[in-house]
Amino acid sequence: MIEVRGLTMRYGRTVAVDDLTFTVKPGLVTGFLGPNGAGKSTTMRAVLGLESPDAGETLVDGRPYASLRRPMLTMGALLDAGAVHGGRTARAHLGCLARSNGIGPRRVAAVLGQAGLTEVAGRRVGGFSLGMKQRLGIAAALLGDPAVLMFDEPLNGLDPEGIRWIRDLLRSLAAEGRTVLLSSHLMNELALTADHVVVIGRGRLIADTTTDALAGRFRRDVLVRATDPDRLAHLLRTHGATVTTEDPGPPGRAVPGEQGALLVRGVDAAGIGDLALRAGIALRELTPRSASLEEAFMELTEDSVEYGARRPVTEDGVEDGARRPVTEETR
Ligand SMILES: Nc1ncnc2c1ncn2[C@@H]1O[C@H](COP(=O)(O)OP(=O)(O)OP(=O)(O)O)[C@@H](O)[C@H]1O
Repeated sequence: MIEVRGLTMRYGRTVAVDDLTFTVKPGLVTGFLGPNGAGKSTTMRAVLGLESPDAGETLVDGRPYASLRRPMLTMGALLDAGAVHGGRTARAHLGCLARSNGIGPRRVAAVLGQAGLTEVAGRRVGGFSLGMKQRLGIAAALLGDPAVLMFDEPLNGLDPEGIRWIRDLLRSLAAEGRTVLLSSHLMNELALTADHVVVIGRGRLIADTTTDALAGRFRRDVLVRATDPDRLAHLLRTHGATVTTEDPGPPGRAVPGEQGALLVRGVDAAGIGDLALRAGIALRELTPRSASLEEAFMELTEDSVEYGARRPVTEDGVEDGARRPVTEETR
């Protein structure tokens, strides 16, 4: 488990992390999301004890990381895959890390295999591609067989095969009951991997909820095809719905006999079905439509993009129109 409690981190006048609280639970892959400059890396560095908080604390399995005697056995982390000694071979790099934490050479061979690096283990790291360096960084994180894993942007710059490999690995690590946190600034990258998401913007918590709930919260409308769309539209409007008609597309492409679909807001799919049944109107399609996760993320963070349009910050430091974070309780 990783706990971040009331964490505040400042660099001069910049508040990089602002009273941030969340818990990363075991058995799940948790995505840590936010636009560029949101404070993700700063939070992760604080968890690793690389920076001291101005306020609050971070705990790994109930203890500050810096107080762990053999930290790699409790938590493995990858912050910057490029930060390795290019002159060393992959095996020597991992061997060095292992010795410093009292881990034997057999484990080095095991993680090289797990990361698909056995064949290149004797090559110098300086000649590795970004994907190979990411694999090496992940192998290093796995060395101590830790129950907690944390990766900063592990999918960055990887090809589709590399992304699939990391996804499968993270999911299997979570399925073994480990705590897995990975950051990204791209929602779509996480949509297929993360069970849970913690979203931050300008150092503040915006959402802490399941990936499915986040998408559900941004459900847009219900698409309805019916035998008598005009009558159904009228009926729905009298029950408070907003109904528009889907653009049927260019005339030549229209399906013969097919009527334009209705896009309904304000009455859910079950309500539409009940109303249609009572009116004797047959439904051909009834599809609740969500925003894509990327759209949901953009909408959530639109006020907090560091280099985008900013809302004014009031004297007491509270953003005008600040939103309440989305949590499982506030859904
Ligand atoms: N060492 C530093 N000195 C000064 N400011 C910093 C430092 N590190 C981070 N910041 C600032 O703190 C804020 C948060 O940065 P951070 O790197 O944690 O964001 P991030 O969410 O990881 O962004 P990205 O997705 O771009 O990596 C930014 O405004 C950044 O400019």
